[in-house]
Amino acid sequence: MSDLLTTEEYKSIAASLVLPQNAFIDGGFRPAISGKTFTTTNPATGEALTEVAACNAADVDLAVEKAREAFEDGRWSRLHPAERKDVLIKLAKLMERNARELAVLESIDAGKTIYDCETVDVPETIHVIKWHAELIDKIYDQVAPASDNHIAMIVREPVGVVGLVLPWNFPLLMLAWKIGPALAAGCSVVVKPAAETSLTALRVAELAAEAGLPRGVLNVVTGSGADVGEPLGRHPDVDMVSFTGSTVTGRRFLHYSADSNLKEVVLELGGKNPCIVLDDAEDLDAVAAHVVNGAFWNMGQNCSAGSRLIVHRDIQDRLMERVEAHAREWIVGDPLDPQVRVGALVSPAHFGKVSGYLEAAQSEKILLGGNIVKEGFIEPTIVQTARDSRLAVEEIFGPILTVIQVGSFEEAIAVANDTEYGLAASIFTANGKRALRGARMLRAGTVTVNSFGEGDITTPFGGYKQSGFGGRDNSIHAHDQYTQLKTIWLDLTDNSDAGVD
Ligand SMILES: NC(=O)C1=CN([C@@H]2O[C@H](COP(=O)(O)OP(=O)(O)OC[C@H]3O[C@@H](n4cnc5c(N)ncnc54)[C@H](O)[C@@H]3O)[C@@H](O)[C@H]2O)C=CC1
Ligand code: BAL
Repeated sequence: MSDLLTTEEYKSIAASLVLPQNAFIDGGFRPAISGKTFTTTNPATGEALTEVAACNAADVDLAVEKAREAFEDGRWSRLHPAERKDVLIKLAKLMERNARELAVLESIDAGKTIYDCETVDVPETIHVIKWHAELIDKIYDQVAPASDNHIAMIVREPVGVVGLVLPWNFPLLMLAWKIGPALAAGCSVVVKPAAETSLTALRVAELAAEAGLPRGVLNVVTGSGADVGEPLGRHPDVDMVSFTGSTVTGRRFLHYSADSNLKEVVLELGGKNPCIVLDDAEDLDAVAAHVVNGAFWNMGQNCSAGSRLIVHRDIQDRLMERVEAHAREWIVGDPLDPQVRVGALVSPAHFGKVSGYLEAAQSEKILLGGNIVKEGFIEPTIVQTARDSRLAVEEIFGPILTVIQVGSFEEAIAVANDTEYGLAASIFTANGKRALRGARMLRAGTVTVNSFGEGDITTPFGGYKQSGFGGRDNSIHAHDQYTQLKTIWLDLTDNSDAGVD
């Protein structure tokens, strides 16, 4: 990605974009069968961006039918993996060529800062597609131990037609986390973007067709959760659903599966992730930078946000001084201003939800912020609370960090694990044994030591407890979601009456 532009230059790109409107089914754009549309708006300005196809079960049926045709005739599923790789690499290159356009589209559709879109979301999305493409012709099947008279092969096959239901907080990146391994494995997919943020998925589908992805393999059906997500979850001809979003909606997909065809379900859900700072933590300035990034990156709209700071009382004052100083540097404002680190919350509804928590914070000890900047924008806020306050227990998904004071390592771990979630956790300490012991004791899918992060494409991402179910995104393990194991036994004996082992 080249250097960042000025706000005016980004605005001029935004004004020149041709915005996608229709669903993408069987290799081309088409309106919803009902002809209905919904308005998608720029969360930063409240202005309408465009009308988008308001699809329903009829469109889902069509997309699934076309995905099934593509899967069964093998136009993608039975290609040599190296051929699938070539197409996906071409898609990544087309995305690189259109990276700036994608970054601006993502920013105006989601309220995300252009700084993040240019430096993280778009480059990381491209990297993820490339990584899975490069991987797919390097995965070997297995041969099991067997007698000389037998060969027992364990082969991976694509799972079939897959529904991918996406959230609005990282529209491009979550698309890549799911289509990267699914398409590489040979599946056909029906993507359901969040209604708030449909535009970049549609643009990527168009680029995929340009890259040579056969028609029917990647379909994008736009619309609401009730009209599109539920029919997809209940569809009898969908083999598997991979979902990222709230725990409440994730739970519904298990019901949909149980009520329909027992499709496999993989869920990446919410988090209330602890960030523990022990009394021996070193370089408090660096710790503070991690804490602030963990809490306020993407306006806190991140399932792995470090939203609960659990700090030892002996270090709290020294740490908080630095945390507050770093947080003050996070400028709130126009997402298309490259200096801005805190953009708009994704929608008026979500702004309303987070504002409710801000109101609740007024009766707690506010250490920083606590104010609405203007409709859609909330300043980074830090609140000291009891461990069982609503602010410390519920997933806020906004720029509000709760601070809980503890007096020992053991108490810190107990508070950290005292949640229904288990997605991510961080621990800061100079004591290597305590770091490792803590990492093992924390019930979370990802633990970072002396840093905040969620790993990268090489490591699995997913949750313990009510943060996840059924599999992991990222890394080679993501392919487990989109493939199934088949056992093939070959009997090599001359006399055909010999049985298998
Ligand atoms: N884990 C994560 O990454 C995310 C967590 N959230 C959490 O969820 C809260 C609510 O946000 P929402 O946008 O309502 O999340 P959500 O979980 O309802 O939405 C995620 C996806 O599910 C779809 N969906 C919604 N209702 C559905 C239904 N009944 N059946 C099938 N699909 C359905 C949505 O259209 C969207 O594509 C947020 O405040 C946040 O706490 C939201 C987005 C991402
Ligand atoms: N942090 C990436 C996954 C998510 O927030 O949905």
